[in-house]
Order: sequence, then C-alpha cells, then structure tokens
Amino acid sequence: MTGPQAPDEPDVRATFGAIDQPDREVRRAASERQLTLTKPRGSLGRLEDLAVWIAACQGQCPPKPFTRPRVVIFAGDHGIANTGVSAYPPEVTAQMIHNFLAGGAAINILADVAGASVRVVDMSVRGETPASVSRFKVREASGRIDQEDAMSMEETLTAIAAGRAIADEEIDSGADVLIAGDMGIGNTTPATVLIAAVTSTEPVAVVGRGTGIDDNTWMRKATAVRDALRRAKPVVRNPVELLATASGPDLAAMAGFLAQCALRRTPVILDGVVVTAAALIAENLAAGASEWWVAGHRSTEPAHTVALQYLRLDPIVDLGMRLGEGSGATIALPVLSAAVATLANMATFSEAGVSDQ
Ligand SMILES: O=C(O)c1ccc[n+]([C@@H]2O[C@H](COP(=O)([O-])O)[C@@H](O)[C@H]2O)c1
Ligand SMILES: Cc1cc2nc[nH]c2cc1C
Repeated sequence: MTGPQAPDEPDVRATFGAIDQPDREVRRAASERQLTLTKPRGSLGRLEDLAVWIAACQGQCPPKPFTRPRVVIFAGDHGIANTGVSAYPPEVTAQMIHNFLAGGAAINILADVAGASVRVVDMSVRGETPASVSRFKVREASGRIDQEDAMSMEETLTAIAAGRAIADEEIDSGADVLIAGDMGIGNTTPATVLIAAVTSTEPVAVVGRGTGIDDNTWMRKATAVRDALRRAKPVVRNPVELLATASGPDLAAMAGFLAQCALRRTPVILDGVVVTAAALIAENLAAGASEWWVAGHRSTEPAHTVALQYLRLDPIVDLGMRLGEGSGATIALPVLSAAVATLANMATFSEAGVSDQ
C-alpha cells in the first residue's frame, strides 16, 4: 500500500507564467493623441479604441502598420463526426486541406485581400496530409466525445505544447498580428460542449446549425452535446482535463497558441465559435490572456455569442458568417489596419492649422 499521493505538479507544457497586460502608459498616450487629431472627439468610434489597443500591445505610440499578419489554420478530424452531426461527410476535412494549399478556399481569397499569409497545421487529420502542411499530428481524429474521451492527457499536453511552439515560430519569424482558424468536420460539436461547460449554459441554448444541418441532424447533435457535457461536468474546472475529455488535438493546440501569443505580447484576432471555444480554455490556462485578443466577428452559432459575452469581447463585424478557417477574423483585419493608420498618420489640429474648439 502506498500512502496518500501529492497532487501532480502541473505539466510545464500547460503552465503559463503571469500574463502582462498591454502597456498602460502607451494606452494613455494613445488615447491622448486621439484627442489631438483633426476630427471631432470620438468621431472614429470603435476605430479609436482598436487603434489605442494596438498601440498598447505594440508598446509604442504612434503604432506601426502590421508587416506580417498571419493566419494559422488548425485542422483536425473528430470522432463525433461519424455519428451524423454535420451536413458534410468527414472526408471534407482532408479534402479542404488540399484546397487551402491550392489557394481556392475562402480564406485564401480573404487573406490576399487583407495582406495576410496562411499556414495550415495538421493536428489530427485522418490519413497523411501533403508535405507543405505543418505536421504536428497527435492522433488520427479525436475520440467520440459523447461516449469516450477526446484524447489522453499525454496527447492533450502534446497538443497544447504544439500550439505554443507554433505561436513561438510565428512570432520569432516576425508575425505582428495573428489569426487562428479551424478546419474540421464536426468540430462545432466539441466547441459547443466546451462553451456550454465553461459558461454553465444548457445545450438547447447553444447548439447551432454548424455547416447547415437540418432539424433531425440538430436533434442528434443536441443529444451528443448533452451526453458529452455530462462526461465533461466533473472536470469543468480543470482546463487540461476538460480539453482531454471533450475537445480534440486541434482545439487544444489552438488554446496553447492563443495563450502563448498573449505571453509573447502579440495581438490576436479571434474567429468564430471553434476558435473562441479554445479561447475560453486559454483564458483559464493563462488568466488575463484575453487582453491580447479582439473578436474579429460574430458567427451565427449561438454558442459563439455566449462565449463572446463570457469573455466580454465585442465583435468588430457581424456579417452572418459561419465558415471558420479564420475567415471572420481576416475580414476584420483591414478594419484594424485602418484604425492603426488613422492614429499613426492623421494630422494634428496644430499641424494642419485647424481650430480644435
Ligand atoms: O467559425 C464558426 O463559427 C463556424 C460555424 C459553423 C461551421 N464552421 C466550420 O464548419 C465545420 C464544422 O461544422 P460542423 O457542422 O461540421 O460541426 C468546421 O470546418 C468549421 O470550420 C465554423
Ligand atoms: C466545403 C467546406 C469548407 C469549410 N471550411 C471550413 N469548414 C468547412 C466545411 C465545408 C463543408
């Protein structure tokens, strides 16, 4: 017989030091500069707040234009997709990876417009992905979360560490604003479970139409969410165990990525329901990380609105989108760039000889 065991030390792969806030002094200086620019006070509305936030993130006023915006798409298959919870078959995940690489997906077109580049990461796609994909495959598809864990604790920690390493690689290569995107048939089911679990919301209030499911499919999805939520309830306060129980390597990697971006003082534009579910967990892994994130858009998924409210994030655009891939965040990137440009480049009242009252 062994005596009582000391609790495990938290694994370093999921331990984040204190997260700094964006620079308060610079935030104040940027707010003051806004008042000197040739416009009625507050007339640029939300753009003024966004520009002040970016200045504080960069630690400099005036802020610099973004030089390397990056979209990182975390791809993974989900065991629950085999139970008929999506409008599309599971093989679409791997097929869409080829489409991303060929430049034919919505995110490729939107990223071009916004001046961003795209990286695709395979966390748990079934089968072998092409060599130009970043391969961090932890396993082939998550477990069927209504009946079994998504993955082991070891796999979860490996996926979180992969997300952190990817953030480090991107930031070390000069990325100055990051977007996480997702691709995975069935992934709105685990995302909804995570959001329902963390925010204590009933499944019926958060289960959405995903890729466009009909009423019968919605009933199956709601049942899957209910059953997975029941399995997740006992671990809801432990973010790593919650990921292992009810997410997948893709979501765990996104959580590590989002928290690491905050630790590395790099702003992130959040996308839709899947990325924001990972963000809820990332905030629990690294308290204060959400200060480094802005919500790019509001997806039509009801769980997304619940998660945004919980994180107190106000989406930049609301265009009825429900695509994923980082598309909603990428639409918001030019708005953020415009905000930065006004704060950096507008003339002041005294420079332009305009009366300020
Ligand atoms: O980002 C969103 O809010 C969003 C909403 C609905 C669907 N999606 C995308 O559609 C896929 C998941 O939908 P589903 O119905 O298969 O769970 C996955 O590839 C997501 O990127 C994404
Ligand atoms: C075609 C297709 C593209 C997607 N992109 C993100 N999720 C998707 C789901 C489908 C079905």
